[in-house]
Amino acid sequence: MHTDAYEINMMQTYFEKGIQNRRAVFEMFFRKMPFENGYAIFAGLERVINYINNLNFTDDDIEFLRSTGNYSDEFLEYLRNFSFRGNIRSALEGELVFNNEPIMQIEGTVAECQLIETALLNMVNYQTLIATKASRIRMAANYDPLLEFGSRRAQETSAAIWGTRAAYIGGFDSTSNVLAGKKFGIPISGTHAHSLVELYGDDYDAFKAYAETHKECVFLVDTYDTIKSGVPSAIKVANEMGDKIHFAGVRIDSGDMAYLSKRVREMLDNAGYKDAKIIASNDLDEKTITSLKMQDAKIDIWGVGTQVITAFDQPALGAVYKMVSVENNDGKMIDTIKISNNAEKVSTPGKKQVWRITESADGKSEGDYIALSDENPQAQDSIYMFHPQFTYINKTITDFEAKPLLKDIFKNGKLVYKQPKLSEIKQYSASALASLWPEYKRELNPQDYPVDLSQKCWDNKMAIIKKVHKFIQNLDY
Ligand SMILES: Nc1ncnc2c1ncn2[C@@H]1O[C@H](COP(=O)(O)OP(=O)(O)OP(=O)(O)O)[C@@H](O)[C@H]1O
Ligand SMILES: O=P(O)(O)OC[C@H]1O[C@H](OP(=O)(O)OP(=O)(O)O)[C@H](O)[C@@H]1O
Ligand SMILES: O=C(O)c1cccnc1
Repeated sequence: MHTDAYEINMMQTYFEKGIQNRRAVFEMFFRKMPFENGYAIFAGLERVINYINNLNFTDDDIEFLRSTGNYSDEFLEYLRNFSFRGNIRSALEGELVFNNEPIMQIEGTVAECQLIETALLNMVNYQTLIATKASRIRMAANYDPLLEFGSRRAQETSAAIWGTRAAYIGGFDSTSNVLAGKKFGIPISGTHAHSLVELYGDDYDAFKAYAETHKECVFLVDTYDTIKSGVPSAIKVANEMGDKIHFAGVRIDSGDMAYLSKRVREMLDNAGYKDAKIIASNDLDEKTITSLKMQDAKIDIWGVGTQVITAFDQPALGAVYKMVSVENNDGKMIDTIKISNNAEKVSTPGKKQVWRITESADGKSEGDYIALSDENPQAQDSIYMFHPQFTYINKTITDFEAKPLLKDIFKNGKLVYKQPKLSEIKQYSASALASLWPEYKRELNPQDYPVDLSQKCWDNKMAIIKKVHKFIQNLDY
């Protein structure tokens, strides 16, 4: 039921016209890189798997649909017996993906492909966006620990839970969300809020109470005055408690964090707490972190909430789901296209595979090569790669490896893919990024990563565009 009504409306048309079981192939892709980043990190597959495994209509659902008055009894009976029996191929979570390439492919009856569009886009669009934002923040933070603090600012519960998982894949080290920790095994971490200090009315009393009730202590030092009251109180409590606590550090949540962190570092060092860390939080993102690093701020650990969990500077990834092939009246698969006056919006027909081409010598990425599914670049001695619009930009690669991006997830409705552990997904993502040239990874104005079509795929697209133009010219309305 987590679908748009128009999907069910179309299913009813297919059902009543007796074509609901025609085979179809749909592919998901996005047209623009999020945040103008040079790459995106794919996420959302786990939730898609859960969704497909549990996809059915309950008696309640059927009654609700009946109550709308829009659907026939026969069609509702068909829905009552519905389950997904198709194939899904997908990029794996943590994988690098780029604009204008299929990141998921659904093959099945036209009715089942249609039904799942909304949910799949919903899950992949959000989680891929957050994983990518997290990766940008990870780049800025370099190797410093990154704590995810976003739950209170997320767009409701699911976004907090699945967003933190995506942020973890993209490079965060822990979450403040306890449920996400329990559900996914993400390490949880937490300090304390200003309310603790406000309750006691005094930094020293609050820190002392916290220290008497916790072994691991990070004190939030900016409630009244970081330099005059917060840090001296933290040091006093640490001195008094000695080995009874581990004085892990302090958190600063307001003010000029370059200036404050330098002063606080001096104070901690002079008091003999060279290992105590400085944690910063307060609306941080990749830009403020980069700026603070340029100012030589003495910040060891970054707490980031709002900006990562809401993907603040870009609220949506525009992935779309397009039909690329469908069975005709004679049982033959026919490639389909969506043409638009806007050149960027013309889809690429045919069932395809994306091949990640790397140079054998150094394992670095050369680009992605989209080929029709009956092509096998692995069996070729060389690959001719050309820009799909500016075809004079081209290169021939001979010493290469070609790895398929879309992997089998469901076959005939059965899950055939075993999800790795979340920690392995995260690790995989980091190693995938290591094989990407730095030109594609810089925060500002990265190079466009090549996403090219095979000659056969390109010729197929051009032939179908011509055919559609001819069809339109011959219309006599
Ligand atoms: N030295 C700095 N260079 C760049 N950005 C900074 C620096 N210090 C703080 N910031 C960032 O500037 C923004 C505003 O900081 P400021 O402390 O004025 O926030 P605020 O929200 O007004 O404070 P409060 O949280 O007390 O209401 C925050 O995003 C913060 O992370
Ligand atoms: O700024 P973000 O990146 O979103 O990180 C989360 C914020 O949430 C908390 O502030 P909040 O004002 O909600 O509570 P607190 O200051 O009382 O802890 C925390 O102190 C951070 O500033
Ligand atoms: O643990 C923290 O310091 C924390 C958690 C959530 C939001 N802000 C801060």
